Amino acid sequence: MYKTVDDVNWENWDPVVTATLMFVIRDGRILLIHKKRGFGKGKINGPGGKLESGETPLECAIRETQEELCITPTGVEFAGELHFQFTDNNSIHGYVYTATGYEGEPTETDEADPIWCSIDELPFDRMWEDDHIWFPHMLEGRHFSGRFIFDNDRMLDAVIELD
Ligand SMILES: COc1nc(N)nc2c1ncn2[C@H]1C[C@H](O)[C@@H](COP(=O)(O)OP(=O)(O)OP(=O)(O)O)O1
Repeated sequence: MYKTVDDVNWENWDPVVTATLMFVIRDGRILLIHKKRGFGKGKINGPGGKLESGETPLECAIRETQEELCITPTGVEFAGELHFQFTDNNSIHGYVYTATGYEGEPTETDEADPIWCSIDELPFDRMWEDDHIWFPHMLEGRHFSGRFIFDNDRMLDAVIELD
C-alpha cells in the first residue's frame, strides 16, 4: 500500500499510462478546461490526454489540444514532469507544456469546455490536488519534476524538485 513518495521504487517505476497537459498562458490569463469525460471528469485542468502509439509527448499535447479545444498551440515549451502513483496500482507519467499563443478559436467539444482564468485567481478547489504545488513554478517559468501518491482523487504525499 502506497502512503508516501518514499514507498515507491522510482528507479524501476513503470507507469501504466503516459499522458500530457498543455497550458496556453497569455496576457495574465491561462486557458483551462472543464473536463467533460474520462479520467478527472468534472475537474478543471489543462487540455491533454494519453499518448498514442508512435507519438512523442509534445505531439500528443498538441493533438489533444486540437481535439479538445479546436486550437493549435504556438510558442510551445516543455514545463515539467509529473509522476503519479495511485494506491490502486494505476500510475501516470505526465508531461506538461506551456504555450504563448494559439491558432483557431477555443471551442467547446464533447471532451472539454474552455475556461479562461486569471493567473492570480486559479480555481484550485475544482482542480486536482497536486496542481497548487506545481502551478506556481510553471507560471514562474521554472522547470519542475513532481512525484505524488494519490488514493483516488485524494493526494497523500508529494515531493517537487526544481531545475
Ligand atoms: C492525479 O493528478 C492529476 N493532476 C493533473 N493536473 N492532471 C492529471 C492528473 N491525473 C491525470 N491527469 C491528466 C493527464 C491527462 O491530461 C488527463 C487524463 O487523460 P485522459 O484519460 O482523459 O486521456 P484521453 O486520451 O483524453 O482519454 P480518452 O480515452 O477519453 O480519449 O488527466
